[in-house]
Amino acid sequence: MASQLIREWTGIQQFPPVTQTKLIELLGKLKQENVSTLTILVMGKGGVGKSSTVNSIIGERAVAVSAFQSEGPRPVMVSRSRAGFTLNIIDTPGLVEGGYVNDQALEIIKRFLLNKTIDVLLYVDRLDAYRVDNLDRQVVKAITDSFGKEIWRRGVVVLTHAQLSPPDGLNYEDFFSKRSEALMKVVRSGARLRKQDIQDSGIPVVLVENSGRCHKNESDEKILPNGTAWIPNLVKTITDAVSNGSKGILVDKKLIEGPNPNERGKLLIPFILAFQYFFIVKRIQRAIKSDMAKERKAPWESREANRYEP
Ligand SMILES: Nc1nc2c(ncn2[C@@H]2O[C@H](COP(=O)(O)OP(=O)(O)OP(=O)(O)O)[C@@H](O)[C@H]2O)c(=O)[nH]1
Repeated sequence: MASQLIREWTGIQQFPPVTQTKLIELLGKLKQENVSTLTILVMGKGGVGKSSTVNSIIGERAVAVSAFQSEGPRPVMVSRSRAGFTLNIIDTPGLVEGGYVNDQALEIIKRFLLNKTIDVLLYVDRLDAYRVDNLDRQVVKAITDSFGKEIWRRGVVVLTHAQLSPPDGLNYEDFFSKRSEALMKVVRSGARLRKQDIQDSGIPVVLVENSGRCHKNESDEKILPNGTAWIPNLVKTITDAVSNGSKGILVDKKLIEGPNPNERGKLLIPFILAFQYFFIVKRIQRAIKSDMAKERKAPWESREANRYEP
């Protein structure tokens, strides 16, 4: 694999000063926790705004954005450094091809990630989509099968196209909570997450508006309809995920070539069955036999037996 070029993060200067200060503060906090590299993996279906979100975070057009689904199924890592801190963002091709999960794209992504540690997964979808279906579930399942369900402890759901007017006069907050609830249901079922698998607060869902027409506040920061400056909000959610006590996911050879990380336990099943047979079933059988041998026959049993004796 070609070595990655780490450039100075000059794009940060494109942000208004208020945003810059917030970002430097957030990354400074990570440095205090001895985190000096952050590797963010961006995944999702095609055309949902993955590349645009990468560019928005970096503050420059680092990866190509297209209104049509991109052809090249190759991931791209954008690396930027600033004051001893390195930010790596890995943009990946859409995971759906012709209505199915593109296993080949997933394989390429996994190999690209070899020996890298995923600190945070951004699972991107659009806010302005009105339903979730089995394909969404399959995409989540494919990610989980590739990296293990632990990846969702470092997961953030990102909803792009946040500057929308909800249909049918629906209130924006209601629309957002309905959409995120529906998506979270799919994530929980696709990733087979139990309550204890994720933090008490669940997987965070954040809104993003990549469009150049995004509204701004008086400090020139891009804001959501509720007034939140979304870039610092997204970066804060990412840094919180890093500090939540869970571990990043090291993509090693075992993870790539080994069995599905969620099904590793299944390898133990034959051993467990053998253990049960030799140490439990056999013992019980022996105990029953010796009980039967020791057992004195009741008098009526002997009489019955005698009666039928030839
Ligand atoms: N209005 C609006 N348009 C967006 C937003 N994010 C992305 N787009 C547009 O959506 C289209 C697809 O965006 P991309 O960033 O290329 O999406 P992608 O998920 O990387 O697409 P693939 O690389 O094909 O998987 C482009 O025309 C973007 O300009 C957003 O938040 N708001």
